[in-house]
Amino acid sequence: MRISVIGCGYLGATHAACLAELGHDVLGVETDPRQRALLASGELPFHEPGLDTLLATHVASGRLRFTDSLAEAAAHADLHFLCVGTPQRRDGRGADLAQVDGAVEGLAVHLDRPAYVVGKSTVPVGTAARLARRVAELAPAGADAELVWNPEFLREGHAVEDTLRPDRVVIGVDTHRPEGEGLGGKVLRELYAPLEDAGVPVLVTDLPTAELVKVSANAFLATKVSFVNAVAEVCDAAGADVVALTEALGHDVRIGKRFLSPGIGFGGGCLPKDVRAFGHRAGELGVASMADLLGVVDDVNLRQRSRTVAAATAMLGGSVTRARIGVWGAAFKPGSDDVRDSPALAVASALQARGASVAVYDPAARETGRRMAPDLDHVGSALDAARGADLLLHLTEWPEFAAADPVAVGAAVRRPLLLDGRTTLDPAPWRAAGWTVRGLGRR
Ligand SMILES: NC(=O)c1ccc[n+]([C@@H]2O[C@H](COP(=O)([O-])OP(=O)(O)OC[C@H]3O[C@@H](n4cnc5c(N)ncnc54)[C@H](O)[C@@H]3O)[C@@H](O)[C@H]2O)c1
Ligand SMILES: O=c1ccn([C@@H]2O[C@H](COP(=O)(O)OP(=O)(O)O[C@H]3O[C@H](CO)[C@@H](O)[C@H](O)[C@H]3O)[C@@H](O)[C@H]2O)c(=O)[nH]1
Repeated sequence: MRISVIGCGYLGATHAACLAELGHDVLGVETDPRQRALLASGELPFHEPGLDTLLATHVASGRLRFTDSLAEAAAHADLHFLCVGTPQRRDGRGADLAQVDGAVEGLAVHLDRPAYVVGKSTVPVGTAARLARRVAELAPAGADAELVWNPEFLREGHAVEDTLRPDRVVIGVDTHRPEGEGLGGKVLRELYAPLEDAGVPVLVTDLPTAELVKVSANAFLATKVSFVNAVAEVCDAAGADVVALTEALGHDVRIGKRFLSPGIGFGGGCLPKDVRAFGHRAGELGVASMADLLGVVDDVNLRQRSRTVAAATAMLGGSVTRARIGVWGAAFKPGSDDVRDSPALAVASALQARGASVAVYDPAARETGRRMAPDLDHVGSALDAARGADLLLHLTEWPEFAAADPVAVGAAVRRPLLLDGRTTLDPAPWRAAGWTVRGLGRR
């Protein structure tokens, strides 16, 4: 099929390259000139395992091209995926839909034959129905320009495998169309037929249900993380060990082991903003239960950052002023160079603001980290971060850190104090090498 993908950031670049991999002729639309130029030359502007090769291969084959023109997109294809950003509003109240509105309106005026606009961005419930009306109003093709919603569940660091082998595909269709459900659902089912044939469940819902599946999934994941972090705080108060506890908890198949890792909390370009936007929207709809629940989830999450700063301060005897602190990790999670709302950088910056001198090392996020937090010293290796440190913080659980030699690192630091903000390092070899090791909720 001829397809356009509008907005080629983390989600759109992945979706465009994976559609090209599935054999489609894809035109990516991206307004950021630097991002577009890199993509058009086959170079990935961010770190995502496996995506660099897919992009380079399909740009070279000509199956994947990029433009800044929505008119060109409308001429190229009848199927348009909307992958623009929905960041948190500056006033913190809900999602900023300016990119979505801009892209939909900019595209719709060029739709002069039957076409399908497929929303993938994460939006507050009710947005899709509003956009469906707007598309039909603005498009020269009128009601033949149809909007469907197909939320995306990929994780950064696993974006390619999550796109090519998702847990499920959700297709929200406009059940209020005069002639019934329209053709959009059918066209998408056809597109996803290879996945469905491979056993991926494809679920067709109405528009608001599709929007809500997405934000409910993220809200549930965030709640799980905040729950375990609240348990970790109880462990601290009661002298229990949260790592041993979660190991035992996770054996219950109803709970499961995944998304049960305690530590400095969730960050990134999705969970924090989506939890806030969903809570805000629930409040607008008068559903206090969800608004209140997600408010607590957010508060518990942010509390992990201040608890980490407090734990670091306590390990240094009550003050971090003039202490040298080495930080391992800047990305919001391993496998990514994304530092949007990164708990690691938030903790590092808070310690520096309290008078410490902080050196940060991240295997992939050195440049993005430097841009986001230019006041920190972004160094080139794990040992460089540790050199001369009074305290070492492990804040993003890259495999490189788990493989580090505690003896060699011990020889680099000034004092062998380790705070494991992800509770994933095995403390035994560190303690054997003379380190004092602490972790939130961990003995
Ligand atoms: N990042 C993820 O892992 C992920 C996963 C699932 C869902 N989502 C959702 O997908 C959406 C995009 O997320 P992202 O992380 O890729 O954001 P992003 O900010 O990295 O990418 C958005 C891109 O859209 C471009 N853009 C904005 N307006 C445009 C327009 N009119 N025409 C063309 N390009 C335009 C921007 O320049 C930017 O490059 C969000 O709603 C997000 O919540 C993201
Ligand atoms: O047990 C855990 C699991 C995760 N995290 C943290 O939670 C955050 C989010 O992790 P993850 O969900 O793996 O990353 P994302 O790439 O942001 O993916 C989430 O957000 C995407 C955008 O909406 C969705 O598509 C995905 O399904 C959803 O998992 C990161 O800071 C992790 O360190 C924990 O603290 N403990």
